[in-house]
Amino acid sequence: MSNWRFIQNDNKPPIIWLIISFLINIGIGIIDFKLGREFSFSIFYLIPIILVTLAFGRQVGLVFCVFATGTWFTVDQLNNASYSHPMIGYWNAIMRFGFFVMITWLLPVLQELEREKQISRMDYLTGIANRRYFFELLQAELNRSRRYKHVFTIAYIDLDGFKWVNDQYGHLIGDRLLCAFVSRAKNMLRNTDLMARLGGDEFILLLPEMGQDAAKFTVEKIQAGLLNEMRKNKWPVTFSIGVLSYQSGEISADELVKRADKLMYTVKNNSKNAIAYGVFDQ
Ligand SMILES: Nc1nc2c(ncn2[C@@H]2O[C@H](COP(=O)(O)OP(=O)(O)OP(=O)(O)O)[C@@H](O)[C@H]2O)c(=O)[nH]1
Repeated sequence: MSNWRFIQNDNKPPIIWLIISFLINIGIGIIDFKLGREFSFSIFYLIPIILVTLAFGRQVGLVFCVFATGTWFTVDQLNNASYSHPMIGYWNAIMRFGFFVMITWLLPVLQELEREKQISRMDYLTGIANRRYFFELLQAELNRSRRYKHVFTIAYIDLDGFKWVNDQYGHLIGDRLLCAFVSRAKNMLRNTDLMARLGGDEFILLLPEMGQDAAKFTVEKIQAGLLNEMRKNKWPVTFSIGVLSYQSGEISADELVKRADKLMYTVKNNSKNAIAYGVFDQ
């Protein structure tokens, strides 16, 4: 599930990165000096600047802009730069500094945009895909399956008795239950499967390349694992599951999910804690 897993890494990068980046800057300066004046090499000074900006942020990036410009200017002078006007060397250094600063300024903006994009696709509590992102991915899977005549399965899972846990033990325990549920389910899925939260205590699995027979085996295994997780924590929660396998034909992602939801409700309205299966094949 690597492409759908949202990783938030709050670890501070080790200080050794600063030293390495500084040494890279010096190394680039030495190569630049050896190559002489005729080879333009200044773009490579961006390497340590980008590294430290991504790792430590804009302020450290700006310090490295000064290092890089200073190194470039020194190399330029050591290479006996002779310009038609003595100020041209300084002007070139200022231009390079401006270019480095622009990159240092832009990188965190791009990082922030990427982070916001990830957040808009993820469920705040469990970290898995949210409803909106799930529908995007399901539509893509549907297009792919129609085009290449592949099968896939979706499993709509609704928790039974979740409200009781909330009422009895409080929302914090309810949240913990939801996280334990997601973590256990994810451990039983393949890398290529997707798990998403549709809202509240409703979740959905997308199992690509899985027809009805294989889905039966897999979903039963997942259900058993999840029930085991609930028992282990003494939470009286079970699962009503609607499993719909797509074989072929025209249908929208929305309609597919509606049908899986309907299957789930046939279970909910009867015994609960069971699985209902269906196939879409036209
Ligand atoms: N702790 C917690 N509770 C939530 C969250 N989102 C929704 N809920 C609660 O989940 C419960 C869902 O209600 P129901 O589906 O009726 O509860 P249920 O007991 O599972 O009902 P059945 O599906 O009929 O068995 C409600 O009490 C919501 O307040 C959340 O993020 N955290």
